[in-house]
Amino acid sequence: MLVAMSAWKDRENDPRIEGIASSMRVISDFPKPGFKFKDITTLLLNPKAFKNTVDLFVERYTGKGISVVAGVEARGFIFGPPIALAIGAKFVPLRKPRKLPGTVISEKYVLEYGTDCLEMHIEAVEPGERSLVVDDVVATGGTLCAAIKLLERAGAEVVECACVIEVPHLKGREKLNGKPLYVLVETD
Ligand SMILES: O=P(O)(O)OC[C@H]1O[C@H](OP(=O)(O)OP(=O)(O)O)[C@H](O)[C@@H]1O
Ligand SMILES: Nc1ncnc2[nH]cnc12
Repeated sequence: MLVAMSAWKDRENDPRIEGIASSMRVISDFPKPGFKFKDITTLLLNPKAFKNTVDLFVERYTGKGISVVAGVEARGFIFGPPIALAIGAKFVPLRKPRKLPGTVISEKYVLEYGTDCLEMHIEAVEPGERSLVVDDVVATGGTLCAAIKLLERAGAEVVECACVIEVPHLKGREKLNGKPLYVLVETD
């Protein structure tokens, strides 16, 4: 069954948020029974809503001295690169294991439906660079926590994490050790 998603809060009181929220959907019992999967692919079918999503992040991060946008595989690869290009930052892919050919550092993590691991090319960032982590959804926060650890191990400063959707009842925000998290839409 498909259920329309709605924005619970409109932090910025921006009319674009409602269009973004209503262009996404929730799919019950995917990928396993009992889960409510937040599907951003329908947002990508709506060029206006997709552009508004990228624009909201670009407006927030332009002029903040951010030189690294790190995107989490796979869906952080959709939102991260257009944000990086627009703010004049490099894009660093944080990939699942054994996908990157160079020297990597790795972080294992636990998520809603299992365990996984993220890897980053160690030479992709310079110590002291200001970075932003981008993904589509924050659920338990395990993925973002691993991403932050990778960047900090490489000496970068993580300024903020940015996601399109937060699932507040899973309390992912609490896993980030106080690191700021900016989201456009909250939904259970
Ligand atoms: O906050 P968490 O509980 O860590 O969950 C959030 C992560 O889960 C999803 O990715 P997934 O691991 O399903 O990988 P995929 O994008 O490759 O399908 C989502 O895109 C986030 O990266
Ligand atoms: N409920 C959910 N929907 C989409 N992506 C997710 N990643 C972790 N939990 C998720």
